[in-house]
Amino acid sequence: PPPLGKMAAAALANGDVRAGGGGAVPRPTNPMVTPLLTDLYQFSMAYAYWKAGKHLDRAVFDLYFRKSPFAGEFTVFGGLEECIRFIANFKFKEEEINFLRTALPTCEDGFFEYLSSIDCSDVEVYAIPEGSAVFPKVPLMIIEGPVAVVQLLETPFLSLVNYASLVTTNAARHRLVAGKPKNLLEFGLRRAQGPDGGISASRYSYMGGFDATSNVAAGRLFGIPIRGTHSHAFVSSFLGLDEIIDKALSSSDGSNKCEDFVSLVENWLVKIQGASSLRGSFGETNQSELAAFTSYALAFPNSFLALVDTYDVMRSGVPNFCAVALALNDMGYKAVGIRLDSGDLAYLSIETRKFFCAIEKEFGVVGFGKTNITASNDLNEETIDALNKQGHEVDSFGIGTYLVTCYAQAALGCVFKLVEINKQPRIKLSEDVTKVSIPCKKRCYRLYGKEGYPLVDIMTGQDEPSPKVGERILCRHPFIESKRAHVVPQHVEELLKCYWPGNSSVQREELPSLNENRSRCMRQLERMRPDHLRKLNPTPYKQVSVSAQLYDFIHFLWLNEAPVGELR
Ligand SMILES: Nc1ncnc2c1ncn2[C@@H]1O[C@H](COP(=O)(O)OP(=O)(O)OP(=O)(O)O)[C@@H](O)[C@H]1O
Ligand SMILES: O=P(O)(O)OC[C@H]1O[C@H](OP(=O)(O)OP(=O)(O)O)[C@H](O)[C@@H]1O
Ligand SMILES: O=C(O)c1cccnc1
Ligand SMILES: [Mg+2]
Repeated sequence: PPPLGKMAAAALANGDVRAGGGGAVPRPTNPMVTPLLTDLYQFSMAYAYWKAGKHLDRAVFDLYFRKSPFAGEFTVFGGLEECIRFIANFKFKEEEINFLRTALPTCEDGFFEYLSSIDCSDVEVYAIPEGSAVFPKVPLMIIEGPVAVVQLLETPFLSLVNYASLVTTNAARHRLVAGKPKNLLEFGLRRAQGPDGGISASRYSYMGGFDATSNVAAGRLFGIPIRGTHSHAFVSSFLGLDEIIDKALSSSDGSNKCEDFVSLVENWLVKIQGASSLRGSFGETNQSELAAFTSYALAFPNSFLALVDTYDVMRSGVPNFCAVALALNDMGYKAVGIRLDSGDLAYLSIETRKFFCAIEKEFGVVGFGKTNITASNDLNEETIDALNKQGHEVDSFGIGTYLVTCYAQAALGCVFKLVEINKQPRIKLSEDVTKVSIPCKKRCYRLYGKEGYPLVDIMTGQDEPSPKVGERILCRHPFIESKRAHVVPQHVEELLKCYWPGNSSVQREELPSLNENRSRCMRQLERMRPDHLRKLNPTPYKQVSVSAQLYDFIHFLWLNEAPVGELR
């Protein structure tokens, strides 16, 4: 058998696996992902295939989408690992078969015996690596196997790929607009479409380029860094400084102890109030907020970060934060920063930065001016873009609702279409030419140009020779006769790899780790021509091409299948 992936080996050590057809792969992350997680019509078709004696016919399906989301010109592919986990563990339980008997009462017993016997050991799955930049009409996955079995996979595969790819793409778009140096935190669990939406959002946002999540379960499941601040409730729960009982704080190196850290904070607040460069910018600050910050610093002296907008950012939150941060500094600790969660984030971040720089200068605390400013509150691509245009001083963005709900586009329309059965290519015709499926089991390549950018993706028949570096190849639009170009690739990348070989002798590709997928996503987007990635009116990546041979075949089949009209 092929070598186990790192992930599979780790899961084996946890005892969390079943043997699949060609190695061991962990179960799907979500236990709701079972063979019943499909549409009824898949079972209805499976029965009708079985009844017709066609269930073992060897079918090939393509999984692809027709248009990139968010009015963009790129998509990032996510969800592959979960598809492989699903088929590796695909087996009906007795209770599931019993339920199906009640759901399909007219089906013969033999069908349920057949269902009890199936797994995916004779299914083959070829896919583009997870985290890759992908484009319309190119199969993200090619699934080959007995038609009845592969039919049952349609809905779960689409369910595992559609949202995963959509939210990965959304995250990647937020990364592109925020810029590489910014820290992006996913805060969406409370607003996501239920627990599975939340977990998936955290996982795929990380893959798309976020740095961390507030979702603790996702941190445990996937090893994503977990980060967070505190909420307004913590600030408003304090009434005053006399609530703080244990006021002592040891210095960071343990060499001395301050018995009354509260007084140290109060002294600093007086000094800040008297500072010449800050004079007049604020008067009395809110003392219950000061109590909350002081308490939080006593709990987390090494990682103090305060939410400063509960009462008044510039007149209370920021000065109070600075008093606590300077007291911590006396004790050898470096405060992390503040979070802004309302108001004009551009203006407030700039004013806060000025305040921090004034403190650095006034009190000679080196580096204080660079204290972190985190912003949150209904952020999305547009607001971050607006902040960039206005100028701002935000270092980290906490993003929830718009990211995880994919507010700007509800779904990615991935589809699953039959392209070949028993080696016979099949086509699905449509009045709308963009919906005509591209027949045949295909191979797909990305051709790169002189400047290192990808130029075009091309599909060929399975048995055609692959495009070669330095050799001219004709790339044809699949449907428009006049659209064609010669390409001399400087680099050729075969897009689909075998992730589940079934009974074939092809070597199985290892499933990379989440971090590897994340790096792939970043690398691939860095390699794209920037005008394909820009937000406003991006240049479309060239529509996927087909080889001359595949072009001829598509049109032969099209004419063959389309009835000739008759005018009377
Ligand atoms: N400088 C800015 N430019 C553009 N959009 C901004 C800017 N600052 C903040 N925003 C966005 O404007 C919206 C402001 O939200 P909203 O009108 O609810 O006000 P708020 O500041 O949250 O007030 P509240 O105190 O009621 O919470 C948010 O989506 C926020 O991300
Ligand atoms: O704004 P999002 O992008 O969804 O990011 C997550 C939000 O969740 C928290 O708000 P909370 O649940 O306390 O509610 P509120 O800010 O709406 O009052 C946090 O303060 C953010 O504002
Ligand atoms: O840690 C935070 O600041 C946080 C977490 C979730 C949602 N909003 C904020
Ligand atoms: Mg909010």
